[in-house]
Amino acid sequence: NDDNVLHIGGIFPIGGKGGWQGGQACEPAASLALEDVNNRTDLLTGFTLKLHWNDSECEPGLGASVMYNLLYNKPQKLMLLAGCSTVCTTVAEAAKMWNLVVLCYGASSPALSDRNRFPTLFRTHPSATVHNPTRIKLMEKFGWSRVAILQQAEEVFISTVEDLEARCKETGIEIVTRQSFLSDPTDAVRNLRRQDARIIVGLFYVVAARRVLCEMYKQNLYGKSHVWFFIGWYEDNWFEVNLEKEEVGCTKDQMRIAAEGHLTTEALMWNQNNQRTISGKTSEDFRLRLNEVLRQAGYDIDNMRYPEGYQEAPLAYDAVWAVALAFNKTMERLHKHGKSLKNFTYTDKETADGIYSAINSTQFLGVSGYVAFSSQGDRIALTQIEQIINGTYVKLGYYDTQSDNLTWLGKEKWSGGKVPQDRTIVRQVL
Ligand SMILES: CC1(C)CO[C@@H](CC(=O)O)CN1
Repeated sequence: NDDNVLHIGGIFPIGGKGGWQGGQACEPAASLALEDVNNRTDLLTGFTLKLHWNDSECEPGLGASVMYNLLYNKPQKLMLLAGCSTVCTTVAEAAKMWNLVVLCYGASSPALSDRNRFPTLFRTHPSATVHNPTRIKLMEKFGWSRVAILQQAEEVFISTVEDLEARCKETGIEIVTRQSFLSDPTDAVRNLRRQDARIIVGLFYVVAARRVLCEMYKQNLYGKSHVWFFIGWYEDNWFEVNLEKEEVGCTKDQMRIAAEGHLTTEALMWNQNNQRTISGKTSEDFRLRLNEVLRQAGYDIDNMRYPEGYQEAPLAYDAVWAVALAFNKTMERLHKHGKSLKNFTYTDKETADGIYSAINSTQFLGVSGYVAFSSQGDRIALTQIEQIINGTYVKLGYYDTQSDNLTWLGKEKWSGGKVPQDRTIVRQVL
C-alpha cells in the first residue's frame, strides 16, 4: 500500500543536444538499483523505494521545472537524484529551500565542491579536479618541474586549472605558460612553442581536442621531445573520427602521428576487480544486466553502439544504493524517537539533517568502486593513467590520492627511447 513507499525524485539528461545526455544509460542503471534494493529484505524493511523522474535534456531551466513538478506534485519526495553539472548547480542551489539532499551521479564541475552554495549536495561522480593529484604525481615520477597548460575557455576547465595551478605551486612545479582558447587553438599552440613548452597539460572537450592535435602536428609540437596530458574519458578512437565532418584539417595518419605517446588521466567509474559489491554482484554482473536492459531498449550493444552515459552508469547505480543505505540508517534513528521518514515534509529540517548526516557517513563497495564522500560531498575516487602506444591506449597504472599510492605497471614507451626533458638542456662546453 502507498503509505509504505519512500519516494525520491530523479532528473536525467536524456534528450536534447547540448552537454551530456548521460541519462540514456544512467536512468536504466538507477532502475536496476531500485530493483535490487527493493528485493533486499534486510534493507528498508517493510518499505519500497520508488523513483519519480523526468528528462532535463541537460538544460538547467528544464531541470528546474522538472524539479518543481516533482516537488509540487504528490507524493512528497525525500531527496533528488540529478545529472549534468549545469542542472546539478541549479537544482542543488535551490534544493536547500526544501531541505532536500541532492545526489549527483553525473556532474564533474569543480564549482560544485562548495558547501556554502550547495549545503546538501553529494556526488558519486568525481570532480574534474580528481585528475590533478595524478598529473602532479606523474610529473614528480618523471622529474618534470617545468610544465605548460593549454585549456578551452569553459567553466569546468577554468576551475580545474585553478586547482592544478595551486597544487603545482605547493609542489614547486613551475607553470611556464597557461594558454586558453575558445574554439580555435592555433595561436595558443603557437605561444606554447614560443615558450619552448615540452610537458603540456591539455584540458578541453573532445571536438576541441581534435583541433589541438592537428595544430600540434602542423606546428611540430609532438614526438620525442614533448609529452601531452589529455583527458582520458574521450572515446578510444577519438583522434581518428569526425575529421571531415569537423573540418579538422589533418588526415588520420597525421592525427595518429601527433597522438602517439600522449598520456591520459581519468577517474575510475567501473570497479576493476571481481569483488562482490554491496549488491552481492560484481561490476561485471552489473555490466551484463545493464547491456541486456539496453538491448531491450533498442541499443545495438553487440556492435558497440552504446548510449551516452554508459561509462557513468555505475555512478547512477551506486547513487541509488547510497540513498537506500542512508535512508535505512535514518529510519533506524527516527524509529527510536517514534518518528518515520514517511512523515518527512519540506519544512522538516531535523529529519533533513538526519538524512544529510546518514549520507555523509555512508561508505560501501559499489560497482563504481569504493563509494565515500568528502566533507564537500565530493566522490573520493581512484584514477587511471593510460598512454597511446602504437595507436591504442595502454594502461600504465592507477593512483589512489587518499593513500598517495601509485600502482605502476612499467609499460610506458617514449619514442626517443628515454623520458623527454621538461626543458632544453644547454651543456656548457668548458
Ligand atoms: C566524465 C564526464 C563525461 C564529464 O562530464 C560529466 C557531465 C557534466 O559534468 O556535466 C559526465 N562525465
